[in-house]
Amino acid sequence: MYAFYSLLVYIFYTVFRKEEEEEALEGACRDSTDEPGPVSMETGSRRKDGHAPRTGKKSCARFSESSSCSDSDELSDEDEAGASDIPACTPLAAFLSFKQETEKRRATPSGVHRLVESLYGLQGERSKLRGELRLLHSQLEQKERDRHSRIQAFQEQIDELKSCIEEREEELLRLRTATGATDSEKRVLCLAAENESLKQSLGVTQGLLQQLSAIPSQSSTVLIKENESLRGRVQQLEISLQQRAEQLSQLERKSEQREWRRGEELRKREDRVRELELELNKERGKEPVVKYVTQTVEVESPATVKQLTKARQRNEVLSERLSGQNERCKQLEEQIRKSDEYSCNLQHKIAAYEREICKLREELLKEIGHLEERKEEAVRAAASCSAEHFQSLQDQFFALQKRLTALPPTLRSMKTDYASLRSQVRNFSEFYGAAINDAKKQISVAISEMSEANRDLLEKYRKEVALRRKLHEQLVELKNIRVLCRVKPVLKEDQHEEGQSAVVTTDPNNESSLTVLSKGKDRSFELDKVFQPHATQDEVFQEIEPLVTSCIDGYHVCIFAYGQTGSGKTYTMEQGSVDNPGINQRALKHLFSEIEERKDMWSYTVTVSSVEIYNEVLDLLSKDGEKLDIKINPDGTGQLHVPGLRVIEVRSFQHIKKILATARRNRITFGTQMNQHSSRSHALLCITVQGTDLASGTKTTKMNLVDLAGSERVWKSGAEGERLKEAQNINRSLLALGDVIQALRGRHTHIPFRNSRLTYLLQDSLGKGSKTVMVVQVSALESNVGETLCSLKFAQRVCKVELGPAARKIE
Ligand SMILES: Nc1ncnc2c1ncn2[C@@H]1O[C@H](COP(=O)(O)OP(=O)(O)OP(=O)(O)O)[C@@H](O)[C@H]1O
Repeated sequence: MYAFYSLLVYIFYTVFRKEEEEEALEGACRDSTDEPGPVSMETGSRRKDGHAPRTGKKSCARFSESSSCSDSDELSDEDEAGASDIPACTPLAAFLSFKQETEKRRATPSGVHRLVESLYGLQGERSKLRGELRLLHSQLEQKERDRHSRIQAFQEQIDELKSCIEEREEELLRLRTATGATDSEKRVLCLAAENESLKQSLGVTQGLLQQLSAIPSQSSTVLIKENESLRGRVQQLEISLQQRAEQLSQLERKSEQREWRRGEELRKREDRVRELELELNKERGKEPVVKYVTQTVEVESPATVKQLTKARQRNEVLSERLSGQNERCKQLEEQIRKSDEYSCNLQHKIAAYEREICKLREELLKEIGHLEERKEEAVRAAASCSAEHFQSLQDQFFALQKRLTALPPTLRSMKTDYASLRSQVRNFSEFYGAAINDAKKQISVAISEMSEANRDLLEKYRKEVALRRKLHEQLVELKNIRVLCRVKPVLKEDQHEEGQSAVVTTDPNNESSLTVLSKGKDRSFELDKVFQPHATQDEVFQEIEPLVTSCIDGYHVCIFAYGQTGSGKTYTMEQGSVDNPGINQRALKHLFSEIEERKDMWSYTVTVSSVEIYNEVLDLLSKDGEKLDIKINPDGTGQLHVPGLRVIEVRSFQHIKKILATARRNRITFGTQMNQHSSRSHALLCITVQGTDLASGTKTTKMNLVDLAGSERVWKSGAEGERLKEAQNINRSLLALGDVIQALRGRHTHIPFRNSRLTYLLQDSLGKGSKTVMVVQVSALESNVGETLCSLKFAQRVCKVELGPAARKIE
């Protein structure tokens, strides 16, 4: 019977157990893929809903659930090993003890009934255990969730910490890259820069103070104001310095607080990590409850051995997962350790920065102290300087005050002076008017006196001029030959030759003398008139003009130019330029103007002939240069005449210009070494003026204007052949002229006029009763000094000739 009941129980248990195994296997498969907690719970609930009355099933489910619960607990290898050593703790031992208890009961008289009761008791216990297991399972799930959430939170905290550290690092990096320093360093640098600017402004202030001390003569008020402003500036600088120091201390406090907070956070995090570790350890220490459950389940049935193996397998899977979790925990711990190290490094860095900041702060404080000292020194120096300056200004001010006190009497006297001056100024216009009137009167008196005196002087001058003219005329009448000397200026074309320095000097204060430097000696010559080298044609003609007038008045006149070749004879007699003509043109112009003036009383006839004496006598006005001869006029007057000579009556000055141009064209000229256009002949312009007056009758006068040929020496002119013959003829005629002059000078009874055609033709002009002017042309050049001396000697001889008083030729 007992065996029968046991068999029934076994069958009953096996049938129900199969279902439990299937469900457990399904749960294990689900556990291997899904989360164990929720699946077990789901399985449990299904069982609850669908199979609650079947207690056998419930005990199996309890066992499986206890096994599944053990996967969340930390069941280790230690449990497996302990199962063989400690039989009480293994399912096999439980099964054996259960068997022993069954055999004991088998010996008792209650039999199957007790067994059934115990079975029901066991079922109750199982359900109880199952409830406990479910509870534990839910607790374990909850703890697992908590652990997960804590790990997540911890992970988040670590992430936060990391991100915070990264942020700090980034900020640090940014600050370093931006300014090369941390915030504090940046502030320190800013402060250093501000200190620099303060130093500079202090230096500027010192400079200003020095300038101030270097300027002693400014007004005291301005300096006081400047002093005040400087003091104010120094105070401002001090205040700003204090502000900077306060800012620095605030920053330091802030950085300290920040550091403290950071330390606090770190400490908290460490505490938190420690707490979490403790909790984890605690959770590990809760294994015995599960072991107990396992033992309890083992008692139920030997059939659970298989389940136990399966459960072990599952345990292995779970332990692997646990080891994975452990690995993960270790990794997390490693991460925590690293983050600890990192935070430790950061702390070190922060400490280093702190030390640096402290150092910089000390340096800054030192610098500020130095600046303070310097500032105080500067302020003291400025103050002492300004005090000295102020003292000196005060002294000046007192001195000025003294002077001001001394000023009023002077001011009073000045006021009185000013008042008197003012009254004088008021009366000044009256004084001024009266004075002007007086001055006007005096001036008018003086002017009238002056004009009176001027009139007298003018009268005297006129008388003097008249007397001079009279005397001159008397002299000319007595002497009747005047010698004028014209010095040719040194021209540009003469300057490029050697020996072209001027040796002839004239005296501007003495118009009748000139000096020639010859062989180192000065030789002076006295003549009637000496023209300066720069004398104009007009000036020369002014000396000739009276003679031309004399011609109209009834005197024979002869004007001839003498001198070496190229000395300016033709220039003086004939040509200058178109606007600057020579004596010939000017004389005729003057003649016609005089005739015009006298036309009311006199009627004049002017005839002109031109003769060239070139070996023979030639008519310059005939076309082919007719050869002529000089003869005595057969009218019995004894005057000379040239038969066949063309005589042209001229009515106007324009007419005579054409005649002169024709004569000039026909004159023979050749180039010599001395003159490019040397006149190789004596040219005579013979003007006959016949005036008729009813009262005094008719008067016929002659005016010979002679341009002699050059008096150069033959060797010097380089003449050969025909030119030599010319030169010889020229020299012969000039020699004859000299002889005539010599005879006249010596008052010889015989004057050799007929020795040459020249002297023969000039006989009328050079003879007694004529008026003659000789213009001696000389060169100033050193190369011509010999010729110049010869010409001047001749001129001086002529100067001593007296032709006797001139006589009018009135018929
Ligand atoms: N006073 C003067 N001012 C300027 N030039 C002068 C003067 N006198 C003479 N000459 C110049 O000197 C040169 C020679 O002068 P000019 O022909 O009159 O000499 P000359 O004595 O007549 O010579 P010759 O006997 O050979 O005919 C001319 O070119 C003339 O223009």
